[in-house]
Amino acid sequence: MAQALRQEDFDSVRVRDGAGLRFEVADEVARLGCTKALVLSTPQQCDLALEICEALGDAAAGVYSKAAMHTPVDVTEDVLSHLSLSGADCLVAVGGGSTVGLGKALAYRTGLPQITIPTTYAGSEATPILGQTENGVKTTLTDAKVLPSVILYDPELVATLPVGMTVTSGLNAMAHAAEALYAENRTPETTNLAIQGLKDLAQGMPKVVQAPDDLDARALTQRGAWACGTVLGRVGMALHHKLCHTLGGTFDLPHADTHAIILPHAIAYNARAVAEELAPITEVLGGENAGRALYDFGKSLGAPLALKSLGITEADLDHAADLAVQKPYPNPQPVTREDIRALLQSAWAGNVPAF
Ligand SMILES: NC(=O)c1ccc[n+]([C@@H]2O[C@H](COP(=O)([O-])OP(=O)(O)OC[C@H]3O[C@@H](n4cnc5c(N)ncnc54)[C@H](O)[C@@H]3O)[C@@H](O)[C@H]2O)c1
Ligand SMILES: O=C(O)CCC(=O)CC(=O)O
Repeated sequence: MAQALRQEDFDSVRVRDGAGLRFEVADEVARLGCTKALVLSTPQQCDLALEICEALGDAAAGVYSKAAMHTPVDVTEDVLSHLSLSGADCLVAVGGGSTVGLGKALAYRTGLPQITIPTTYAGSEATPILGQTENGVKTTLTDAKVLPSVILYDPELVATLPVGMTVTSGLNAMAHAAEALYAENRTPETTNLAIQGLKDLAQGMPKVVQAPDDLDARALTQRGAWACGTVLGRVGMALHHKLCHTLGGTFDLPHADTHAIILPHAIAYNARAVAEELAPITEVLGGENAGRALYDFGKSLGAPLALKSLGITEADLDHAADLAVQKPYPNPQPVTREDIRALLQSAWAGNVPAF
């Protein structure tokens, strides 16, 4: 049974930022009243996980480095079988949304507290949302139990993000803010936070693409990602996130690239119904309309523009459109299979948004 969210659940998360903060992880474990942390990472970030283990010293319970995109349930079950043997009484997730997702999946099942050290802009650390994939289908749940106890934003860790992922991950974050602007349950606070996140990323991303080691600009983009992640956790998402989940879960497409490609198209689709709500996007990025502004911003940073570049075939688009309209959800513009198929065609080809 999902635990209902209260304001104090969000307020209880300890959020810190600063260069080199990862080296204070042992103090954070002690502050939680814990003694042994299992460190989680992807295989690609195992060296970083070992560095965190070293920083933990006696408080390290080992490394599990098989986190994977879209949080496959079999990976979670594999860690669970190691967890009690490890003696861990808390978790440290160091990495992008995949690793943070694994930490959340374990916290959901065990109640162990988590410290997250994000290395991308996905924003999962700031949300009570857990997406998991089983038998090719991605489902999400929302539960206070999956919120981390501590988030450490260390800009040195995003400075290692390759430029391509910097761009797609930043656009993933902006997607949360864009959909928050028209969320049914938005409040003035969530709208302000979404606009702040958009501004920070619009200002910071061109800088970090030019100079990936600029730690001030990296810190700005991390602040933006936190704001965007926070609004993702507080209001409902619509067409854009639903489409990305379908494409990611069923066709195993890379999460951030999929967001980067779909975003201008989904926003243009909805702009027909909520142009006024989306006005902050053109105020921040310039341009005539929100969809085109996002398309041009992504293009200027070298973002991927075409779904076909991710390996999905034109024939897959029919199945994707079928899945995308299977379960109704609130969206400003009515969702029809015909329109969604047209949206996907345009995104597949890499065209400017059709709507
Ligand atoms: N539940 C939520 O609120 C939420 C929000 C956003 C994303 N997500 C989930 O997060 C996952 C995607 O996360 P992601 O886009 O951050 O990708 P990711 O975590 O899969 O990272 C992609 C790759 O980049 C590597 N990487 C990450 N940071 C790096 C760095 N600084 N330097 C070098 N390499 C680095 C990773 O090890 C991995 O190999 C998806 O499963 C998505 O569903 C969940
Ligand atoms: O996949 C999840 O864990 C949920 C992801 C989410 O809602 C945000 C996103 O798609 O970036």
